[in-house]
Amino acid sequence: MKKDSKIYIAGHRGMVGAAILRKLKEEGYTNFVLRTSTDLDLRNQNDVDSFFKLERPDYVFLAAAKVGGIHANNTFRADFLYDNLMIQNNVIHSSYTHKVKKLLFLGSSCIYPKLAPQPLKEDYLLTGKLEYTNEPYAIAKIAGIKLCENYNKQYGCNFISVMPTNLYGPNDNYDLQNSHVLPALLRKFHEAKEKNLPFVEVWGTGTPKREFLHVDDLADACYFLMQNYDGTEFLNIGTGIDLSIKELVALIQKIVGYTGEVTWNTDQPDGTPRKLMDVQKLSNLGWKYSISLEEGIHKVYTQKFLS
Ligand SMILES: NC(=O)C1=CN([C@@H]2O[C@H](COP(=O)(O)OP(=O)(O)OC[C@H]3O[C@@H](n4cnc5c(N)ncnc54)[C@H](OP(=O)(O)O)[C@@H]3O)[C@@H](O)[C@H]2O)C=CC1
Ligand SMILES: C[C@H]1O[C@H](OP(=O)(O)OP(=O)(O)OC[C@H]2O[C@@H](n3cnc4c(=O)[nH]c(N)nc43)[C@H](O)[C@@H]2O)[C@@H](O)[C@@H](O)C1=O
Repeated sequence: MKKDSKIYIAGHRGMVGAAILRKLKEEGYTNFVLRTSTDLDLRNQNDVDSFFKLERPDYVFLAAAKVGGIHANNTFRADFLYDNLMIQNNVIHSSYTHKVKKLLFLGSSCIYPKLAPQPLKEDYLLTGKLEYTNEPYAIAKIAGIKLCENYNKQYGCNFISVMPTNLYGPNDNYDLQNSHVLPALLRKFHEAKEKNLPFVEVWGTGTPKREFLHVDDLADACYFLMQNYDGTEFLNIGTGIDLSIKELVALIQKIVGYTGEVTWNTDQPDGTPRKLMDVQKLSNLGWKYSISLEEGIHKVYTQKFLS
């Protein structure tokens, strides 16, 4: 990407899109095309094509999607499948039609089979049954990978796909029903401390393990790959380190300084037992994360709740 290249960040107000925008501005890029979902509903094929015809971006970061935690995925199953298929199909097809030089598509670690060997290698895709709670979202993401892969094969496009692990950071979603676990726990423990509540309710059994990457590291990886990777294979992005939800609870409780009790609501699903990313391929290309989980949670907690 040249400094004057025209760059479209789909979903620039979201946690990932905003981090990518911050990173590109830090690197000196200035020529951005940005639209909110009110300006441009990416589910609408004609509107998307008219937008690409008008703006003709050189590069696209596809960070727009319907996103949520385990409860949201398991509740709005049709919306997670329909919205994400429509957004992906429209942006990827119009990027081909209007000759975008390169597109980066954001998938997710949920694409892998529920009980795949750990750590998850890219080759494990489509080798087993998916986790029920986020199957619609996972199928949409897998379709996005395959769309990029086959537009590259048939039409000679340069569309790369990346599979990030669970993310956290500025601009995250803190809604207690629809968010992911890390922001939900930060809010629950902070509010319990402020209100001196006797206990905090956490979902599931606490036994599942999760990996977490700060979104600024993800943005750095996306920039690195947009600049240096023209391969045909999709790539995992993560830290290669995971911990149990129980351990995450203890870490967040310590950082927040909450001394009350924790109760476990096992009516809520655990989801995938583990989804640790094998990040060897990305590491071989020369990229590694830099923000540790404890440091990252401290930063996010201070920014969100203490400033
Ligand atoms: N958060 C995580 O833990 C992970 C996220 N990812 C992936 O990263 C990407 C971004 O996720 P994240 O930043 O967390 O999500 P957010 O929910 O923070 O942001 C999603 C963005 O998508 C936009 N959007 C949603 N629907 C539409 C639509 N119909 N038309 C136009 N824009 C739309 C929203 O725009 P607006 O604000 O204008 O309404 C919003 O800015 C997604 O592809 C997600 O699958 C992958 C792994 C983990
Ligand atoms: C990024 C990833 O994110 C989702 O998958 P997930 O990682 O399972 O989602 P999650 O972060 O919501 O939960 C992780 C674990 O945490 C436990 N948990 C405890 N207490 C709370 C709690 O208060 N909120 C939430 N959300 N979870 C809680 C919860 O029971 C589960 O065991 C999908 O979108 C998937 O498609 C995807 O891509």
